[in-house]
Amino acid sequence: MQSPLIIAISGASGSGKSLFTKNLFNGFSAQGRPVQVLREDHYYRAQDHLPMEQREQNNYDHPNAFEHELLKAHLQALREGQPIDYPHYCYKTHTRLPETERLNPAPVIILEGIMLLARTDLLPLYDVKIFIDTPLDICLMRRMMRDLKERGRSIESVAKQYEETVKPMYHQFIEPSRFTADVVVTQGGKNQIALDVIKSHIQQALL
Ligand SMILES: Nc1ncnc2c1ncn2[C@@H]1O[C@H](COP(=O)(O)OP(=O)(O)O)[C@@H](O)[C@H]1O
Ligand SMILES: Nc1ccn([C@@H]2O[C@H](COP(=O)(O)O)[C@@H](O)[C@H]2O)c(=O)n1
Repeated sequence: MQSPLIIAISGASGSGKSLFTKNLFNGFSAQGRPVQVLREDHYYRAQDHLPMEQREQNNYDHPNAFEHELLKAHLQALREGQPIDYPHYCYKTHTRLPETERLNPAPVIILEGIMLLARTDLLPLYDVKIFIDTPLDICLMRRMMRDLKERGRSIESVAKQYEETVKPMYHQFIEPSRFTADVVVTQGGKNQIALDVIKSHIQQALL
């Protein structure tokens, strides 16, 4: 099997990475092309050994919060045509779920996550690097709505976490990583022209 094309999509929390990934994925699935999506969030470290109060205080916006060694090993395995046991993560309990999911290699792998372009040792593994560049006030508004609805948070906890870690870590790690991107996408997950350009690049690369 030919080595898969690996596309990394990064940007701030709430910038539209997941929606952009979903729209890119749907475009390929509609054509019957097998695409595998991996989310960096699934590689947050397991914290079963810590009490809940401690988990709630942790900094989830620092690169060390992720088990990037495992992500790297998984990317290498997929490149070599081997399946992986993909971890699953729960934002409500701040730890991994007990079960993993067997994922098979595919010709296109889309990776999405906040620190993907900030870890310089991962950069050589990507064929295409994309940064979703959305103003931080819009990211915060979207994150607030999503975290209240889907991640079991309160307005106070989202605001506190944003001020203490999300925003400062964005400026320290994520914002500078924008300059490693091949493509910078404005207007979030619904930028149809950016989606079309990237899709056509991938189609060319797969010929
Ligand atoms: N261009 C856009 N216009 C309107 N809503 C958007 C746009 N991009 C993303 N969203 C919405 O904003 C929220 C956060 O987007 P998401 O893709 O989950 O962000 P991320 O994965 O970067 O944290 C989601 O509810 C998503 O549907
Ligand atoms: N237990 C956790 C783990 C992560 N987070 C936050 O998730 C954000 C990254 O995910 P996105 O889908 O928003 O890109 C990150 O900013 C962490 O703060 C969390 O709150 N709790």
